[in-house]
Amino acid sequence: MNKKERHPDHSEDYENYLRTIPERVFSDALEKMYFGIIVWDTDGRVLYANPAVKKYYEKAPGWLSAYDEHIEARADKLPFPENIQASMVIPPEPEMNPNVRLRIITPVFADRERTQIAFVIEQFQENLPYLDVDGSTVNGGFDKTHDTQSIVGRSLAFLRPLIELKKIAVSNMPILLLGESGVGKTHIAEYIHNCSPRKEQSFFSVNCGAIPENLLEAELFGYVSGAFTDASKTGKKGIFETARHGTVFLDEIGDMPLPLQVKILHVIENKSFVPVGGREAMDADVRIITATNKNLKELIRKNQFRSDLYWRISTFYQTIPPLRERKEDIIPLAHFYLNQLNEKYTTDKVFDFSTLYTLLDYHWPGNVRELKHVIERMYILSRNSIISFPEFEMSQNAVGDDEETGMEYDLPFIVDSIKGYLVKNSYAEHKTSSKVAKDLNISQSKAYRLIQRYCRR
Ligand SMILES: Nc1ncnc2c1ncn2[C@@H]1O[C@H](COP(=O)(O)OP(=O)(O)OP(=O)(O)O)[C@@H](O)[C@H]1O
Repeated sequence: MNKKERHPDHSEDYENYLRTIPERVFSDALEKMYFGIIVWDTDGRVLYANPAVKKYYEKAPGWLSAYDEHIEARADKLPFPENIQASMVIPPEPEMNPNVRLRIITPVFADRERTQIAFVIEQFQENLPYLDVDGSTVNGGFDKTHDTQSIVGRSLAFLRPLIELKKIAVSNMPILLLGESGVGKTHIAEYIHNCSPRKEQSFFSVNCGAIPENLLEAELFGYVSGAFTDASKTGKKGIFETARHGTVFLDEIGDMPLPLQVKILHVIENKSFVPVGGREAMDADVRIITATNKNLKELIRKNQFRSDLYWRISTFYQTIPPLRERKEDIIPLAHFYLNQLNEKYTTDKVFDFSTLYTLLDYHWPGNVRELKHVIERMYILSRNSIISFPEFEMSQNAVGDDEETGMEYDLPFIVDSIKGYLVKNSYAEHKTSSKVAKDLNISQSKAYRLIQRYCRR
């Protein structure tokens, strides 16, 4: 923005605040924005169009030339400047991509009296595909609550598979979810269950890789009285029995031991199973959803996964893309988690701009799980209501190697990092242990110890 001019609608304070934001933030925000924006001058000429605009023009072979023609053809049709005094919503023109729902024209005035228009902004409102599926008009993204569950996403790369999954949710067909750890496979499996006719029944999630083989078998299929030493006298119901009419989600199916793979195949093919130590088959009226971050075809080649089971579970499969391939979801997810924390602790913390840029630039190897944990850590680490870049850096230090795996973070380590951060900052500012003690509201001896520990190593 121009640093000298004062916008007629802005207070001085707000103007000063805007000056603190680097100009690059504005231009990059427009350039990287998912939705298209065109800025016109008052003669109907284009001053600026962001790259997203190109997807709105159907006829565009090379979008710029088609776009130029388009502008020429309609420049005099636009009622600049007299008739635009307020924002106008107008329907898209026939040559536009059918995904365009509305065009919103907003004048920006050069004077307080609103007699002189400086320029006009045209925004495109898209018909996002999920709107077709839901028949509803959720504005700008997917944020649906199913009781306790919210699915947040805005990118087409995320919404497309979700829409397909929602369509298939009504059937009983097995579904295989593929994707890296932390992309949201379990979350989506629950979403499928919540969209299915089984939603009033239970949803069970089992991590096939985390439980030893014999325990997993008993957990899934149950056992009859006296099935093995230490078995309960009354036997035990397994998940396939308890989840009757519901959904069973088998996470990390690639880690399922081969003998159990046979039993799962039997459940899918015959809708029945035999508990451990039992003779009689029991009905298995469950919907099975599976997930893995492994390459199952590779496992088949290595004889670690049965191909007949693979074909059964993968009749319908969807890959959930990693977060780095759907950057449009990063900011909505970050705000979603920050809002949750603000509500929980009745605070109103916000991100500053540089933090949002850092979040967008980061490659998120641990995907949404990592993002969620980073936001939690940044929230804890921020000392005032603005969450800024140092908190991101610290949250990264606090997690260490876990970032690579997207594993849960280590709470004592984070507490220690927070202490270290506070002490280092305070000592850098105040230089003496007595002042640090006052600043952090601790005794001087404690301040001295902490300075020795965190600042002198
Ligand atoms: N679209 C989303 N909206 C809101 N929260 C999400 C979304 N996707 C994932 N999450 C959250 O991110 C975390 C990780 O997701 P989830 O456990 O479903 O990943 P996963 O792919 O099953 O991981 P793994 O392969 O390690 O089991 C969870 O806390 C989940 O609630």
